Amino acid sequence: MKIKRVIDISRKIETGMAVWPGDSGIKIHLNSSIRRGDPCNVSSIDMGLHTGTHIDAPLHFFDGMEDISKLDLSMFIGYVRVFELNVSECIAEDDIKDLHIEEGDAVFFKTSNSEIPLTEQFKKDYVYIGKSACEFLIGRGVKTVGIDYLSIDGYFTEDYLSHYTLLSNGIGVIEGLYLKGIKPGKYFFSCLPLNIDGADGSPARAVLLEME
Ligand SMILES: N[C@@H](CC(=O)c1ccccc1NC=O)C(=O)O
Repeated sequence: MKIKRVIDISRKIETGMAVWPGDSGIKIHLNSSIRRGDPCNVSSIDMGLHTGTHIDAPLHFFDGMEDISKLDLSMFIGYVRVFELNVSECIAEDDIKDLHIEEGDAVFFKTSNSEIPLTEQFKKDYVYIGKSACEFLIGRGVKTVGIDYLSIDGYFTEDYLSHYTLLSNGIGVIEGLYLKGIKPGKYFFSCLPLNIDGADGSPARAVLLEME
C-alpha cells in the first residue's frame, strides 16, 4: 500500500488565533536567535493545551483519571469515517442514527464550524455534539469522536455532559479539527498527542491519508 496524499486537517497555531475564552493565548518567544548573533534559532511557546486541533484526556474533566501520556494511542491512529452534517447548533442522535458507523471506527463530524477561521474572534454559537448523539456513538462502539470547533459541548452548557459521557466511557475526543474541503468518506488518520506527563490535553497534528 502506498500513500497517495497526506491531507492536513489541523488548525495552524499562531499568535492572535481564537482560543477558549479566558485561556491565555499563544506567545512564542525566540530565546536564541541567529539574527542576534546566536548559533541557532530556538523558540519556546506558551499556550493552553486545548489550543487549536487538540485531544482531551479524561483528566480534563475527571480529576485523578488518565492524563494524556497514559492514553492508548490506537485511539488516535487508524481508520476514520468523516461525515458532513448540515446541523445548525446541536448534533443529536437523530442527525446521525442512519449513518454507516461500525464498531471500532473513529468518526469525525464536518460541520459549518470548518468555515469559521480561527484567526477571527472565538465564536460561541459553534456546532457541538449533544448527549443523545454521544450515547448513540457509545452504543455503536466507536473508539474516537472528532469535531471541528474547540469543544464537543456547547459553549453555554452548564453540565458538560458530552465530555462526561465520552471521556468516562474511554472514547477518544479530538477537537478543533479543520475539515474544510474534505470529502466525506473513509480514510486512514493520525492525530497523536504529545507525550506530556500529567497533561489534561495536548495539541495534535491531525492528518488524513489517501491510499493508492
Ligand atoms: N471544553 C474545551 C476547552 C475548555 O473547556 C477550556 C479550555 C481552556 C481554558 C478553559 C477551558 N474551560 C473552562 O474553563 C475542551 O474540551 O478543550
